[in-house]
Amino acid sequence: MSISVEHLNFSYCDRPVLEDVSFRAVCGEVVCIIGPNGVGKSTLFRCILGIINNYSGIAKINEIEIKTLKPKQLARLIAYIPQSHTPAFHYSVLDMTLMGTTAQMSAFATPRKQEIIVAEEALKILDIYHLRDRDFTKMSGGERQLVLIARALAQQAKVLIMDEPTANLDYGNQIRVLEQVKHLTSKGYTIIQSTHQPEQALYYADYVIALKDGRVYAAGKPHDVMDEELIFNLYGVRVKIQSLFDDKIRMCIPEDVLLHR
Ligand SMILES: Nc1ncnc2c1ncn2[C@@H]1O[C@H](COP(=O)(O)OP(=O)(O)OP(=O)(O)O)[C@@H](O)[C@H]1O
Repeated sequence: MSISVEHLNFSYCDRPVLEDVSFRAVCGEVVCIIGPNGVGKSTLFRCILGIINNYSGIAKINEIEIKTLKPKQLARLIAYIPQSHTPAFHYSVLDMTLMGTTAQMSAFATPRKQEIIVAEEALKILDIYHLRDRDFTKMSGGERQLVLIARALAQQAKVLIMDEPTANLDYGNQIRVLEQVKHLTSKGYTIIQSTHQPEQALYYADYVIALKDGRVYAAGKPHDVMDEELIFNLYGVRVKIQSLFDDKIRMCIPEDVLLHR
């Protein structure tokens, strides 16, 4: 599955937020959207998810214009994973995951054996099947985030949109969630995610789109576009980018931190 956005412009009332945004995400890729707070990352996701429709330009999934698809058709193609949250009700992990299967069900139908198999399979893929009967509200942030990803997998859509999937997670859970996300690309998923951590883009992205002032400021492979100048121009912070392990990995270290050493 591919997502392509062509010359997309969007304003909230008269205030332009996204201007002439174009990019393409293809099967098997993690595409990271980076950029400062308020630059329009979530707004771009809302356009791709069909929540916002009054933009100009084109957003397509597999060459079909997203605006032309009904919500249920779109839900079979694209799943959204929000930042981890705690729902008001005490759903079990399996019940939360089953909610993803409704995209494939007819109206008023209740989950049957087939849906339960799909939900359980999603939990197995993410290695959290053992949590199946646990109360979702009583889990750690990292476990909850994996359940939200399982819910998206149960939706059986091959494009996953993730808004800061590791926000509020501790270091261990960030790595576990991102490793699982990366692993999904080998299963044919297309993943578009936002992040506030340049390292996450350097470690995990196949392609990076840097937004600044509502426009695509830079785009390309992380090692090609994520340099010290880019980080300064996006975030106003001077950094040193360090190459490690024969340049397989690059790290981003703020200069101010080095000054204190
Ligand atoms: N419903 C809305 N009505 C009016 N303005 C909005 C609305 N939602 C967001 N905005 C504004 O649009 C701009 C882009 O917001 P958006 O949430 O897309 O940014 P973001 O890059 O996701 O930010 P963050 O990194 O802080 O999550 C911001 O200036 C925000 O205040």
